[in-house]
Amino acid sequence: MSTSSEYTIPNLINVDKWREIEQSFPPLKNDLLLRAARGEETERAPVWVMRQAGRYLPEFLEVRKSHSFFECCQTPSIASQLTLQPIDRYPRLDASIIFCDILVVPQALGMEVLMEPSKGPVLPAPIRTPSDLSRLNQDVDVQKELGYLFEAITLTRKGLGGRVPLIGFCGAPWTLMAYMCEGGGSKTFESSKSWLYKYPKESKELLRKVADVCADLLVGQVLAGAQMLQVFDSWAGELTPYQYAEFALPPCIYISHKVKSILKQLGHPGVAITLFAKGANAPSTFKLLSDPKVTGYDTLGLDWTVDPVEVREYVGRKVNLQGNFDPTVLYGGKEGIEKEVERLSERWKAAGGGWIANLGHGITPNVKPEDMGWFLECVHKYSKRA
Ligand SMILES: Cc1c2[nH]c(c1CCC(=O)O)Cc1[nH]c(c(CCC(=O)O)c1C)Cc1[nH]c(c(CCC(=O)O)c1C)Cc1[nH]c(c(CCC(=O)O)c1C)C2
Repeated sequence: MSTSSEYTIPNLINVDKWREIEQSFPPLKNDLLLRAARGEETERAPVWVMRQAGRYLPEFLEVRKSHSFFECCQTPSIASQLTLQPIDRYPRLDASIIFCDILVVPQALGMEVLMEPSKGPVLPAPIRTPSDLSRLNQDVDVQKELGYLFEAITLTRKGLGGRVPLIGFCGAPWTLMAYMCEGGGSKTFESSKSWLYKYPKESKELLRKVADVCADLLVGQVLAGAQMLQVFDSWAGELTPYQYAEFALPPCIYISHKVKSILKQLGHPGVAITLFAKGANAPSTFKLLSDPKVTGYDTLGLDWTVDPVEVREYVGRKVNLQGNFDPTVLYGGKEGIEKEVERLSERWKAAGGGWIANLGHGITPNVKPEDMGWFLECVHKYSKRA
């Protein structure tokens, strides 16, 4: 395992200033999330929802009418406004997540990324063979390329007024590599997966290169005020368990260790990190993810296809879990939502250990805002521990 001396501290304007920045923030009033992420069986589960700022909210769509997606990400006042929208609307949310996107990392590496209304992300010049790697920026200065995100975080901490903690995030290297090689979303992952078979060595080099930018980006987010972190490996489930262990997990472990080690070097107390490896549900994979000391991940996000009691058996008690309501439960109507929240909360309580309630994937655009509110209310009610 790497030691702190191997990591270069990124060039960030807040490296020496983080204590001052931190002291300027109002005190945190709701620390349920942070306690659950430390392994506490909290009085009820903290709840937040992936993509809680987004297309199901009319106030989000209103802002999007006059600003492009990346303009929203890159303008700190807008990113902060969008992050606060769900917090203002739903007092029952226990966390906020900064408004941005995982694809800002390929942008920082020099790739063009467009967000097309009906298609999602499009990267017009994907990396098809190792010779294309020379097109990527060699030394990425995250402060220069992504400083807007750090600014948005500091602004948002002030806007939150201590109501709930703020989560920072990045995409995992494999998921980012998939977008970079495919040029957008994919059903078959033809290009990115063929890299793993044809060019295993170059794939690992690319994954490490992406991981370095991700780690620097996460350090910058923490120094700017993020109180917890999440790494999104949305396409982990496309890999065989072997490929997950060989290609996807090592750069994720590199990220968490690099982040924790740099923060320690800077005298920062550190933050908990969650890994959401969607679909990486083989029992052997859960075993690999079971010890935070080894992986650097304190919490694992689960998708909705697994049962928390079973996962707890595979991972043991050292790691906290987050999840894992089926996102389509939000189309289930009031009664359907309540029944499912009651049922799954019982499974979670039976599983034991730290539980952060969430959906097993992002909230979808057609959800009615009032159904999201009802879902949160039900989690508050049924996740209470006796
Ligand atoms: C609101 C939003 C986001 N990204 C996209 C949108 C909708 C686009 C729009 O308004 O036009 C496009 C946007 N961005 C992406 C996609 C493709 C994947 C998809 O369709 O969900 C789209 C349409 C890529 C992306 N982006 C993200 C992931 C990982 C999580 C996941 O698996 O959904 C991925 C894969 C992360 C992400 N993306 C976003 C956040 C911050 C806000 C929050 O969570 O409340 C986060 C954490 C924000």
